[in-house]
Amino acid sequence: MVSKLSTALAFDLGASSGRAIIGKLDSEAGQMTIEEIHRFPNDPVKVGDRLHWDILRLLHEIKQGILSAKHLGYADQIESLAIDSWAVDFGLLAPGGELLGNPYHYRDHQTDGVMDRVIASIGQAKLYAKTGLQFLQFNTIYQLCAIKERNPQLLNQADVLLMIPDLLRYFLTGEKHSEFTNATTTQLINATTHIWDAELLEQLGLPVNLLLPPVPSGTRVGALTASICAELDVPALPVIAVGEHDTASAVVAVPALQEDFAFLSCGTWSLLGSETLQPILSEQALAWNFTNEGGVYGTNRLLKNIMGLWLIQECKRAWDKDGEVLSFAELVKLAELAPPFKSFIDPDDDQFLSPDHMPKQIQQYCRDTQQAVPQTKGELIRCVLESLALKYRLVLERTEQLTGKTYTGLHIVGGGIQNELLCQFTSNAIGREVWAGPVEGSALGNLVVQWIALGYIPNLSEARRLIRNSFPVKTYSPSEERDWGEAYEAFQQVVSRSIVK
Ligand SMILES: Nc1ncnc2c1ncn2[C@@H]1O[C@H](COP(=O)(O)OP(=O)(O)OP(=O)(O)O)[C@@H](O)[C@H]1O
Ligand SMILES: C[C@H](O)[C@H](O)[C@@H](O)C(=O)CO
Repeated sequence: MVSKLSTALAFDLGASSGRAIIGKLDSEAGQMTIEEIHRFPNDPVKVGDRLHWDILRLLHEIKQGILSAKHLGYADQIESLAIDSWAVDFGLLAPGGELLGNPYHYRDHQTDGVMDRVIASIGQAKLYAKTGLQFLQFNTIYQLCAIKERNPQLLNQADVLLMIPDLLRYFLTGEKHSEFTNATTTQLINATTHIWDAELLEQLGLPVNLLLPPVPSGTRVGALTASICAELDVPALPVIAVGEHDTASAVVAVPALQEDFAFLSCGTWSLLGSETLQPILSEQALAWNFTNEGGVYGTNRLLKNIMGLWLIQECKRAWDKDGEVLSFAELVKLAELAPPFKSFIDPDDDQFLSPDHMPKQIQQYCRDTQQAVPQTKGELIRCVLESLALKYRLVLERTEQLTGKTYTGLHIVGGGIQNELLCQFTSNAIGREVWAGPVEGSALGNLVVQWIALGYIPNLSEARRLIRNSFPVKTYSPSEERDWGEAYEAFQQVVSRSIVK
């Protein structure tokens, strides 16, 4: 590595919260540090029946992050900034460049039933062979088809589609670019050619001209506009398109020293899989509904979206509404005290995607599958955590079957590692070590790709080594306390009684 110091700014927008993080690199020492300078909630807004992201609030918070960096004295040190966010959602711009409406939230019900109609018209095997994407009802492809059915004039008025980080970056720089990793989550990028699948778009009657050719992660894509610089009184900071899908950035930050590893990016979603050199488009991958998302620097992410800590977030939201506000840590404590293995859910059952009241939905699931119905908060959270850990085992074993590799343990990154009970349950369920850390996976991945683009770090494996040297990783080993093998069998039986995913 070249001997140099560098400072960069990362904006990482998760589905539940966003943060601005300053990263400082000492490439001679092979060390980096981070400082969180701004954090904000990312609350969706319901308008009538529709659920939207508050995109202008997110832009406002990004500006607050830049201001905060300035107030802390970083404005003249920052060499670049970059944004990553959740996937699949987008904004549409009019020919003059103005945003047409508020971007829809992927949990909006406009896509209910649309995926089945698209599959019926194109064919599931053909769609998978082309795109390699997991069938999820909220993928961009189904959102666009839903808009075409419901509100075609919106599409007719649109000139350009920008995914959420592309859109926010456009607001900052005035430049329109589509970043590759996030583009792949649309289910409209061809997994082999890596460009928009024009045939698929035509067959669906979707306008090909809305989509910009994807640029690779690590491309420099402009600088803050004169108007933003004047508004915030900051220099024209350069902006880089990193792995703008937060999962792409999270996987960059997996501190694995060996080439083959299994990862779990654990936040609102749980994304479990492995990095591969090529997409895996086999019949089995389709049958198990695995996804192949584009990664940075030619990598492929073979993984499965698992419903994740959304289940806990939504239990908490329901209880908060009733005025019984408990922190995540307090809820985990209650789960720890609850009896084990009473009932299981398939976290990925459709009924958990967007229910009105998560605790009641979990109870209903247990009732419908003839299991004991969890009553207390502790019992409900325990049921979710055990079920997630068991689902991780199922998906890890399937990942191994698809890649033909064996993984000695599982790397976990993201906010979910603060849930130590879940990390321990996961180690118990998979019967292997869990290596937990770093917690700010996506922001770190974002920062190191900026430094690769700026020439400070030579490549992805050096970036991972740097992260490994700079942040703690906690090891969990399987405990012998309970029989997780028996629990896994019971879990699989329950899952097979509901809609198997
Ligand atoms: N102190 C804590 N104890 C237990 N769990 C915690 C704690 N703090 C956070 N969590 C868990 O971490 C989750 C948030 O993780 P994170 O901040 O990575 O999510 P996100 O970035 O919004 O999501 P995503 O990147 O998947 O869109 C919360 O839903 C919560 O379950
Ligand atoms: C819809 C989800 O945001 C997406 O599939 C997931 O990969 C993600 O972005 C998790 O943060």
